[in-house]
Amino acid sequence: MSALSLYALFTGRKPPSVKYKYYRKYFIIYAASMSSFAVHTVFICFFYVINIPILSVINVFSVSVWALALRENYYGRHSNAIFLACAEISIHAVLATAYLGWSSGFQFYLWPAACLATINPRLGVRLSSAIGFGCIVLFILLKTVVDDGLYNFDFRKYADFFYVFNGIIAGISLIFGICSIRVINERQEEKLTDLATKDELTNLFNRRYINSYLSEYEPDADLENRPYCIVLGDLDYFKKVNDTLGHYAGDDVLIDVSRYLKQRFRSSDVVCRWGGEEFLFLLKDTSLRQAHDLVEKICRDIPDNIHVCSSQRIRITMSFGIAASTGVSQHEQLIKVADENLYQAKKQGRNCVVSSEITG
Ligand SMILES: Nc1nc2c(ncn2[C@@H]2O[C@H](COP(=O)(O)OP(=O)(O)OP(=O)(O)O)[C@@H](O)[C@H]2O)c(=O)[nH]1
Repeated sequence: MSALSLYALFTGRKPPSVKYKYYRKYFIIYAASMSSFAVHTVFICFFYVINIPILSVINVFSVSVWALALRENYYGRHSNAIFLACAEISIHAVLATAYLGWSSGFQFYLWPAACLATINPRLGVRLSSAIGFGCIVLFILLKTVVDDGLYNFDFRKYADFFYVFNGIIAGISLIFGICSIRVINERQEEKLTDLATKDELTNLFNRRYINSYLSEYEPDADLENRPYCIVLGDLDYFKKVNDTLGHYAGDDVLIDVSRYLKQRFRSSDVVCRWGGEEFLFLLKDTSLRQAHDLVEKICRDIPDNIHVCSSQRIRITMSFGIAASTGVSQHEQLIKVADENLYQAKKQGRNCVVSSEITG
């Protein structure tokens, strides 16, 4: 292990062997292992000083296991590290309680150990829950079999402190562990939702999202008699941008246009990439007149706000088609009308807005 790796191992900096997406997991295991490593090192000295050398030896074992867990975590083998942590916590809890008695409070660590065993993805659900239950059985056995402990003469005066200290630390570890799992799960869920509902290039909502959104929004809006408009916008002669400047420059234009369009609508409106160089907007609580005026202004402003980095003069413009609901229309029908209006706008020479209302 190089000096740099050792530095990373003892400072918690992300080692090259750990992927960015696992850094949070790495750091949580790192922090837990490092603090346990430190606590058990103190225990080695403490039990040596109060003349219980057997417990010093047990803590040497604990320190070694935590060092191993740190190493496994460092090399990205997080499940191995969790497995080692779980084994150390339960073995230490059993030995220390058996030796010092229930009043030492070391048995409380069996609860976080049970949780760790249950969440370890390396173990199957059956095995991990069996280990979890095993920890609970051990907890009960320790109370019934070795309540007083095999040796607690010199330790008795520290027992109260250790009972409270171990109870608090075991409780904190449990809550910290569960919170960490919750945060990791929530992040993963957010990521999955993003993957399913957002367009990768522009980060706007995708077609799947807007379709399901509209099927929920439409009946409510119709029921409450709230007007709304659907707008389809399409970049003009976009093929020329790709052909002249290349596909990557075309992508950059799509990103710039998306960003610009998003900031021009209200946060309550829904902006989505309908496909290719086409965008769909849902303008809530908006009449056809209001939508037309707003979109016409955006249409006028686009060429001055979207710039293509090139020596060749390429002007970016868009055409728009708008359809307004009147309370009885289906959104598929509205989209169809907006599309027909967009087609008309293209036919009229592009860089313009065409709108129409649907009735009954
Ligand atoms: N760079 C890039 N280009 C895309 C993407 N999606 C679609 N396109 C391009 O958009 C262009 C669309 O071309 P056309 O359908 O002929 O439309 P147009 O050139 O904009 O002409 P009009 O719509 O009639 O004004 C094609 O060249 C596609 O390759 C994308 O994600 N990135």
